[in-house]
Amino acid sequence: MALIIDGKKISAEIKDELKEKVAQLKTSGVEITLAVIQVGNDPASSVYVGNKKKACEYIGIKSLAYELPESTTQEDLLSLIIKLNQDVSVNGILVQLPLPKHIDEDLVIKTIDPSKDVDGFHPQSVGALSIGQKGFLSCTPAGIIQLLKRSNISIEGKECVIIGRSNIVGKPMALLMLRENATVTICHSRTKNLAEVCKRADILIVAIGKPRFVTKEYVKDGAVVIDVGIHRNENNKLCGDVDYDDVVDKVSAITPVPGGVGPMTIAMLMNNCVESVL
Ligand SMILES: Nc1nc(=O)c2c([nH]1)NC[C@@H]1CN(c3ccc(C(=O)N[C@@H](CCC(=O)O)C(=O)O)cc3)C=[N+]21
Repeated sequence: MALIIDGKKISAEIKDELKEKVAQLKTSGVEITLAVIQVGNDPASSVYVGNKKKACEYIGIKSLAYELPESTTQEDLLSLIIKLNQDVSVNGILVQLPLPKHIDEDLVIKTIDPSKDVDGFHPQSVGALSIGQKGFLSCTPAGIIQLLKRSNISIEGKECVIIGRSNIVGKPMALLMLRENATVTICHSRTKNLAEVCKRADILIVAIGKPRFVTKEYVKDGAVVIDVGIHRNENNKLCGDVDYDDVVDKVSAITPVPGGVGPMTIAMLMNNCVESVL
């Protein structure tokens, strides 16, 4: 029987730990404020941003919501970020991605003060991670490490295969697994014999962005499978990048969608907000 890794439960534990820390900080006069900027009203983004606000409320972090119209100019967005950078009462700044096409995402991310980069997307944060220095960690990969550790799944010496090389998941995930002493392989759209490579994995992390792409042909017996994907079908039902029903009997542990990686991303964002004042 496979272990179904309960991201909802583990994220709730982390949020409770953080809630306690935030209460302690409050008694010594420290308050935490997160600014969340959403441009446009993509429904999926609105759900995620809503979940972030709820988590802030639960933990005792003040959240400032900036809901800007789709037509917002790059200049106006950058001015807002600069204003929030200078505002000493703001500890963290999050710009929900993706942004409308007329806005340069890299420039927006680069403009956020690295000391307020609670998403861990700034080149300075990514650079620090790659050379083992202190900095904010990208939330989804950091959440996956927590899922594994809190499920007593050891990482050291394991064969870890990651499908996807994005700046916000695949690449930082590889760096974090390397830091935990795994042997790491990153696969992508030009990888040859993808299924064969994935079958080597003790820990398979899937962030490919295609619904139910990974089937049992990609999975070694007893592997741990982490599903980063999130897709909505016509009936608004959620599924991941992994064909869960197809692989579940073959794995030793697996994350469901929903209730796996998604809630952990938010818990780690909250963790970064707390770290921003420490
Ligand atoms: N600047 C920025 N930072 C992000 O961290 C960021 C982003 N942009 N853009 C989009 C992705 C995606 N992401 C998720 C957050 C929560 C859930 C989540 O709560 N998922 C729930 C279900 C939510 C639902 O009902 O749709 C679950 O999997 O159980 C999912 C995905 C954060 N991202």
